[in-house]
Amino acid sequence: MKFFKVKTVSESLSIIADQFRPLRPPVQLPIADACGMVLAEDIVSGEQVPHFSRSTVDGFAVRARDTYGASDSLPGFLDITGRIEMGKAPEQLLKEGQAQAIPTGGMLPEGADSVVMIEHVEEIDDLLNVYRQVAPGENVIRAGDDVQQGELVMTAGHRLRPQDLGVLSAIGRTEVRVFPRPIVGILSTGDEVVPTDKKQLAPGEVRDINSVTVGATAQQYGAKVIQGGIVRDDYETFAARARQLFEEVDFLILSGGSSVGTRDFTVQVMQALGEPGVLIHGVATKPGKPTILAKANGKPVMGLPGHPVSALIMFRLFALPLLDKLQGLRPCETDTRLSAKISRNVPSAVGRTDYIRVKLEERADGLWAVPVFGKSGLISTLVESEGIVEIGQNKEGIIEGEAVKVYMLS
Ligand SMILES: Nc1nc2c(c(=O)[nH]1)N[C@H]1C(S)=C(S)[C@@H](COP(=O)(O)OP(=O)(O)OC[C@H]3O[C@@H](n4cnc5c(N)ncnc54)[C@H](O)[C@@H]3O)O[C@H]1N2
Ligand code: MOO
Repeated sequence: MKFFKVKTVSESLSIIADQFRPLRPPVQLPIADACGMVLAEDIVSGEQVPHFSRSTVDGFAVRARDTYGASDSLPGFLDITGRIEMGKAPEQLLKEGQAQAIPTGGMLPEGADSVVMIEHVEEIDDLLNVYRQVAPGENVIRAGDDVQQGELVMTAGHRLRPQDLGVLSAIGRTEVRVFPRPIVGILSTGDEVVPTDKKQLAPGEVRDINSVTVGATAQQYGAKVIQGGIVRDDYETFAARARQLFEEVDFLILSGGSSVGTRDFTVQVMQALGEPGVLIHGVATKPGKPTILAKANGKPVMGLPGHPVSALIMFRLFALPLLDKLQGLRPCETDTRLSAKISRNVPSAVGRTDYIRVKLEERADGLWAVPVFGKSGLISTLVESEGIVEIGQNKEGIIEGEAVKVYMLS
């Protein structure tokens, strides 16, 4: 088999950005089921939140100017004319020289513009001694302070977080239109790869790591996962199982058999799934060079290298942006990098992007990224690591103390 012509990371990422989009139409879901999903509509509030001005403390609703100059030695005197109840509109408006008792969250009476805290007053029958002056708006949330009527609160392409659901609830939105979760299918290949539950391994066998790591990551990033199991290195069986799973999913992942060995059928299987076929066969990275990406009838198909560290790093690098595209997510929402300094020199080759596993150390002078070295077949090196540092293809390496960005491994 002829050796592949590799693409750079940025070429590969632009292919992903250009070639793929959401495959299925948006669905309407109750907000409680929408956390982690991507909005397919802009959200404009039909109401103001809160819809009434309310107190943020227990105290007395007043007109701020009636308290001016009040102090411990020279208290102001106001008439207590009412007591506001929680969840009810005040019965009377507030006039000059008056105060009304108000609980935290209570509705401000018309005429009042601020609240004096209970700690700063003394009640003597219907007379209130005020020992502290307040400014207009003090201890008050005004109607519409949180959300204005007609305000654009979120736009399509945003992944819903718990706080976003909070705003939707506050404005009375019970349902939202979101992109359906993409369905990712995973098929592992290799005569030596056996299921996790095999107790006694025969010589040469390894338990399947990639289906588990890739499946869990896909789920973390909003996908539903169908595990296709393990297929042997036999073209007919592999092609048939891949075709079957491909029909059920939006995105097919094939693990292993992506390199150039004579029994590595992945690229042929991918090519046979549909047009236009293989877009990327090999990327200029270390690890992960034998990564393949195809497009078949609009759906992505990715061939990951068998070595578990390479498979997971390549999945994160290319399949996560792809999953984002399939969910309609805006690109800027995926960046979760931390700044740190590298703890030692790390050499690299020009023309290739290197991905270095690192753990983080908080030192007196800031955050340091400490490289975790080891072959890409050693999954435990990723357990030890907190993130990945990229060494760009134009660099010969990074020097101790150099500022780096760390892509966090969640
Ligand atoms: N002559 C060359 N040989 C290799 C090259 C090369 O450029 N020239 N590239 C190497 C690199 S880099 C990688 S990465 C691997 C990728 O090979 P494949 O994608 O074909 O993967 P396999 O050969 O099937 O497996 C590699 C390794 O990983 C183990 N493996 C496979 N699947 C799993 C799994 N699901 N869970 C756990 N471990 C798995 C497998 O047993 C092998 O040990 O090719 C190099 N060779
Ligand atoms: O590039 Mo391979 O993916 O080192 O193990």
